[in-house]
Amino acid sequence: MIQGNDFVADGLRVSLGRRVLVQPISFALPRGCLAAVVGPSGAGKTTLLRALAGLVPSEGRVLLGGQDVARMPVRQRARQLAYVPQGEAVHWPLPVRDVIALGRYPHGGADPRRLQAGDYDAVSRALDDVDLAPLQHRPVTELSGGERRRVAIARALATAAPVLLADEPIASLDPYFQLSVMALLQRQARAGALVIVVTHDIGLAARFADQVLMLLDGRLAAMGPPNAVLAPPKLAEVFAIDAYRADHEAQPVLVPWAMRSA
Ligand SMILES: Nc1ncnc2c1ncn2[C@@H]1O[C@H](COP(=O)(O)OP(=O)(O)OP(=O)(O)O)[C@@H](O)[C@H]1O
Repeated sequence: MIQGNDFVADGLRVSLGRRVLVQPISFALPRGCLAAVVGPSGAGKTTLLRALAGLVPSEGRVLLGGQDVARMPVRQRARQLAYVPQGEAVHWPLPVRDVIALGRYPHGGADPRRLQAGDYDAVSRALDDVDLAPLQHRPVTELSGGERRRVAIARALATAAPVLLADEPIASLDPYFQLSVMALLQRQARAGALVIVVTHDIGLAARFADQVLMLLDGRLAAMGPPNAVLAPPKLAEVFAIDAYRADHEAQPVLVPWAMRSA
């Protein structure tokens, strides 16, 4: 049943010329949920996430709390939907803290050096959340790829939006920070946000996600709890792999194990 605070994709479709990148997709996700979008390369995950964020022209509707996101004023939309792009590069040597402060822009905090107390606190919290406080005055161009990834995540967190859309947020992170960021995103969800994460890591998706959306060739091949979606027949059909499945500390363990021959 669709609730008033749900995030709803209603017949969302993306095409470029005559090429359909995302077939009409419909789903509803509640706030308080961590959802993982998985699927092979080219399945349409980034395109779907960008369409949900209103960053690519699409047909159909995206509703948040019953409101059509496309009809929201831009600032309101930016306060409601925070977005972490894939492989984002910042080319200017801005201090880490100033880049994260850009997340407050939709709230009116235009100048990172003259933030209101609430904006300043949100930036400090986001810095702590991703363990970057010690690097806050370093130019972002002098950080490693994984550190920059955490800056991008912190910038989105600083917005404190009810919906957080993150495209491969853990892709360039070491194992410690992969776990740390997934746990952080799970905490954001438990605190009432809806978090939608695109990831190639089906193991961490199985462990942390409440819902999994599995894409194949631009369509929603499956959606549901990880145990149901990341099951052997679906993994074989969609990823052409066999996986090792077990439990550890009452949590699922899922490891891609062998390619299946065609
Ligand atoms: N600007 C574009 N012009 C033409 N085709 C595009 C464009 N952007 C994406 N595509 C195509 O759309 C399809 C979906 O791309 P998308 O980036 O959404 O896939 P993905 O599932 O996120 O892949 P990956 O896991 O490799 O990041 C791919 O076949 C891609 O080649």
